[in-house]
Amino acid sequence: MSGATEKIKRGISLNERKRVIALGFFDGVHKGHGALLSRVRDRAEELGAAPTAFTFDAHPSSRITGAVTPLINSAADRADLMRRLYGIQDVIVAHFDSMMRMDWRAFVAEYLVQEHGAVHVVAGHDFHFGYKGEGNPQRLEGLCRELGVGCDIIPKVEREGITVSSTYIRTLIAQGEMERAMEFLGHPHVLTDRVTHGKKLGTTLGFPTVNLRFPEGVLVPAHGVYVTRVWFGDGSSRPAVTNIGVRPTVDDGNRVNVEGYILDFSGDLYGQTIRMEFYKKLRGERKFPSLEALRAEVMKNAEETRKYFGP
Ligand SMILES: Cc1cc2nc3c(=O)[nH]c(=O)nc-3n(C[C@H](O)[C@H](O)[C@H](O)COP(=O)(O)O)c2cc1C
Ligand SMILES: Nc1ncnc2c1ncn2[C@@H]1O[C@H](COP(=O)(O)OP(=O)(O)O)[C@@H](O)[C@H]1O
Repeated sequence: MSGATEKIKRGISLNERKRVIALGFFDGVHKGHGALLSRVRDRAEELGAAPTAFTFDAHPSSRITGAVTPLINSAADRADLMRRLYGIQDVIVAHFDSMMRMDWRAFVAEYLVQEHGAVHVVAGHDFHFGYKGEGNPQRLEGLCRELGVGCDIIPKVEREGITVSSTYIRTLIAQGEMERAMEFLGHPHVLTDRVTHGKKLGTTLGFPTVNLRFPEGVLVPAHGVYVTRVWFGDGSSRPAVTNIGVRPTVDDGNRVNVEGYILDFSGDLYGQTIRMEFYKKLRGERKFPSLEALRAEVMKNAEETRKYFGP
């Protein structure tokens, strides 16, 4: 077995289960990914296998071109979306640099089939893999046939004549166009994080806020105020109105804060992990002449948020 394969083996848990494996990076877990992941779930049910996704620890384009691509989601949010929305049980996270050095045939026959028990694989129409990207959908289908492994290649998904893609959705999120992003994602944009301590001004001002952070490498949406919903560990949720930005009224720094005022809620959330969903941008971030003016505007935004979700 190649050195690269050995290295990858150590990073993941191996077991004897039969698997149907989706191949891709899946940033955003958008509707195009959904077509592929739904097929995995259906095939897994037919074959009595575990629905699984294979992904990399680093984004392929950032490794190939050297340009850093800010991602839609953290790896943990990606895995969580795949599980919640499409029933993917296990996510295999492989080391991208090692994968780049592996022969495409070895990737399929040794890595996916022998090591991970693949009985069926599902890939997108443009999936390239292995050394120099020599593996492609046509070669994958041919080799799977030889090995007696099932293979589906999923055509691209379009909406309004636009290909659903992570690249397009990144531009929408960067511009704060959350409603349109939701149409292409098939779900609201999410951020999961642990609640940390802030400056404690919120409670004094009459609107306590949970403080979250976009992890390094994850795209920061356009600064401004958003209609959001916060999900707690027990599966319950509440509307919240959230600012993303540098808070020019109270702060001169350039650290980006994510602060949500949860409607009709009181309680201590410090240290808890919550998931925030972004629905709509209400306004840009502004420097207010006084804290009272800021407070009045936040209360107005809270009412707009309440209306958005209806009675
Ligand atoms: C819905 C909402 C909108 C906000 N809008 C602005 C804004 O436009 N400009 C600004 O400087 N700060 C804004 N803030 C940030 C507040 O200044 C900040 O939440 C408050 O000072 C509390 O800070 P703390 O959590 O560190 O105690 C907003 C906060 C919320 C919750
Ligand atoms: N309605 C609410 N929305 C957000 N956080 C709340 C709410 N009620 C209570 N909290 C708690 O209050 C904390 C925020 O208080 P705040 O005075 O803004 O302090 P901080 O500056 O540390 O965020 C939150 O982390 C949470 O534990």
